[in-house]
Amino acid sequence: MTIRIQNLNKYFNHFHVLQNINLDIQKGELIALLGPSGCGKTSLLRIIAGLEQPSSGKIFFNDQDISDKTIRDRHIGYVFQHFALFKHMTVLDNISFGLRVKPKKERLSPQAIKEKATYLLEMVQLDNLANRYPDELSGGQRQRVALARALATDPHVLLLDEPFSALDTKVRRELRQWLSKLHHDIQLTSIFVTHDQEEAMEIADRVVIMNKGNIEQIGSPKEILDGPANDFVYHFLGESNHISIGERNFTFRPHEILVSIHDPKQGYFQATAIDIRPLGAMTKIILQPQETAYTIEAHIPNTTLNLYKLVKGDTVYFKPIMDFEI
Ligand SMILES: Nc1ncnc2c1ncn2[C@@H]1O[C@H](COP(=O)(O)OP(=O)(O)OP(=O)(O)O)[C@@H](O)[C@H]1O
Repeated sequence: MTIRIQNLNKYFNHFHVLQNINLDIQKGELIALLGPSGCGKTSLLRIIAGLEQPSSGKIFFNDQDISDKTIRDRHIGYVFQHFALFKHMTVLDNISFGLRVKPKKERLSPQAIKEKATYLLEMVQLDNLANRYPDELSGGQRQRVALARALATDPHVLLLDEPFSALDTKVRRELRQWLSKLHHDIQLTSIFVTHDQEEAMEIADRVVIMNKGNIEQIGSPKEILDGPANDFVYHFLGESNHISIGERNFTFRPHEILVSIHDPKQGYFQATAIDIRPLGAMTKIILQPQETAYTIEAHIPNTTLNLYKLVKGDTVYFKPIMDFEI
């Protein structure tokens, strides 16, 4: 299913929440809508689902204008942050629910429903938990059941609104990898809302960066990271240092820096290491350059520097290796 969003606007009273949104999504693509809180991601997703009406503009599924269709006629699978499973039903019954409540003429036989639900359970790797109740599952397992339930009715489009944001970091990371693989296998056109750039970059084929109801940039994770379209995108995508030394202005990410404890070479500036913190495979060093009032943050791979020798107050020499001019 391809999706086209054309000149879409949404007002809540006088508040212009979505401002002339245009977006083309290819068949089988996984798109992440990424942006700060309140930028309109969920509103856009709800309009695509048919849960909310746009103030103007059109939505096409496979070139067919579905703007006036109900959520039911759009064949959407929807997973929310807190997806409510039915507490009194087993995992298997939760997954098969959408199949069991179909109108009689569309409904599969009880045996076929059970087989399909079992197949979906295997797909989300929970076949050993078929007879558990939602209260007996971890948060991550519950979201996988929610996804299987959303897929049960063969949706044409899968919409996921921050599905992993209530889970802890480790589980989120596992589920991201799992979702990526699942998406690769089933190739269902999917839209994933998140405010977490790492999540978006890790799972999406293309990322749509939103800000205050506008699309700032659309591109693959690499295109966006290598070529942020503007100041907003650059700063949204992560921490950055800004310093002026003499006539020169530098803007660079914490990892875009070389740090040396030895004598300066050409292009290096002198600084004092005022804080040193381990960050796993990297070490974070806060530097106070000699020539500026502002500190800078450097993330240095542990393998590239004789860091064990470095202590607070030491003199070091640094050189930005990428400077980004806006
Ligand atoms: N039903 C509503 N009535 C009035 N204003 C609304 C309504 N729904 C959303 N808004 C406003 O529209 C803006 C966009 O909200 P939306 O939920 O789409 O943002 P978001 O990017 O998904 O944010 P978050 O990441 O915090 O969920 C916000 O300022 C919000 O307060």
